[in-house]
Amino acid sequence: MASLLITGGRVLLPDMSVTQADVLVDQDSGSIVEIGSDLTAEKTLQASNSLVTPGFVNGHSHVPMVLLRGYADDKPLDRWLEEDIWPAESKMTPDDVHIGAKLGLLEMIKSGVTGFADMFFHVPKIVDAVDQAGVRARLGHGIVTTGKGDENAFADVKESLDFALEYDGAANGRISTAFMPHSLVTVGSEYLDDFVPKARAAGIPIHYHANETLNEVTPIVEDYGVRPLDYAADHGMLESQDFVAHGVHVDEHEINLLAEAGTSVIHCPASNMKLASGMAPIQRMRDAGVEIGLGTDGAAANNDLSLLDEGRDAAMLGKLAADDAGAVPAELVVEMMTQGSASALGFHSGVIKEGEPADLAVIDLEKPHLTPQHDLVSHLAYAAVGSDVKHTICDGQILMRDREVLTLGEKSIVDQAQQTADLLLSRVSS
Ligand SMILES: N[C@@H](CCSC[C@H]1O[C@@H](n2cnc3c(=O)[nH]cnc32)[C@H](O)[C@@H]1O)C(=O)O
Ligand SMILES: [Zn+2]
Repeated sequence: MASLLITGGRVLLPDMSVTQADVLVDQDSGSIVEIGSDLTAEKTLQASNSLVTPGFVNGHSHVPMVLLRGYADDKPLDRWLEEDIWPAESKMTPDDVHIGAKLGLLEMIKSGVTGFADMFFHVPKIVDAVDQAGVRARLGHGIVTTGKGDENAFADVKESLDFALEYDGAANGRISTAFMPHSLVTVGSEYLDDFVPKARAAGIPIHYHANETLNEVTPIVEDYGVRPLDYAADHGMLESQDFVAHGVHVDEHEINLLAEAGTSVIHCPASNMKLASGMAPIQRMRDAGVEIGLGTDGAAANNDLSLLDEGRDAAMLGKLAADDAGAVPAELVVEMMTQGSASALGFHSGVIKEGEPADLAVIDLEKPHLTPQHDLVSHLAYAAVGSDVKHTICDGQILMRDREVLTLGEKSIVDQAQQTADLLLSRVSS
């Protein structure tokens, strides 16, 4: 057995307690073998003065959008997409998506993210980047049919199903897939009726934006006389393996629907604040038994891909939304960024436990802003930032050691990404 010992640190356990222990990893199977003391292994990774946590899981993103970071800010969702983002994305080539994905993966690995879900296009290029980077991912091709002729629309929907069927299990099983209609208002119901049963029959989960803004809720209520999540359920899109992004404007009835169906919600607080989409009722959904994960959404609406940052935003916004300082407490924040997102995406990671995948982040606690150390769960929720992550491990492999990413060349990717983004924007403006 090729073995790795993460030694000298404090370890965050599934019940949110912290204990001084070493973590023994089997690098062949990629799983945690033992949490304890007096353990030995072929290789060691130093974690003294550090906290070993489950790797963070970014439950909803459009990673190649890092190329548009800072390109269009300060607009609401519909105008932002239609006036700026979609025209720019229409000029993105497969090679642009490839370099954008690598840049986003670098950023995520450097902030302790070991798994993510992504909705984009030219997705085989994202598969390639994930394969090289070494993280875990649930990927899909995002479908938009509105504004397209039937032939193009049909091809877009088919591409999403074909991708999901072909790439599930890629990268030695680190990649899984989903069927991804963009939202309930940007994909025609006839396409859902045609393809959702096919995805279902193949056991493929479904992921889409739901109830993100009021502009997405009102047309469904007006046209069909039901709430959006009733409409989703009527089209077979509300099952336990499915996960929706946002869930901002959900009423009590929809919260109960989510809880009964076991469909998870990925909360994206930074995007919801930046696009002024609204405040998701996270504590109320949680109290009703809805599984909640955390996501960054695309970097152009955030503007970073760090889950530690997102966790703090979730706590702050959750309290404001509930008008209760006790809402969305630190433990819930940490649970959402680890177990919550992992379980929404169908990953077994998210907890440090014998037999579970060794997807881990090691956080350097020797920092002025992490001193004193009364409560490390509080620090994870409120004080730690992405650059505090010292080592990142996924599937038993070290992806970053002492802040050096081992699987991707940082300098050349950053240089290429800058050039690629400059060329992309020159094509957009010409
Ligand atoms: N195949 C589709 C592309 C859909 S990918 C998913 C899309 O979600 C978009 N997106 C990013 N952030 C958000 C958000 O917050 N809400 C809704 N859509 C978003 C993103 O720009 C990307 O175009 C087409 O032909 O247009
Ligand atoms: Zn999104």
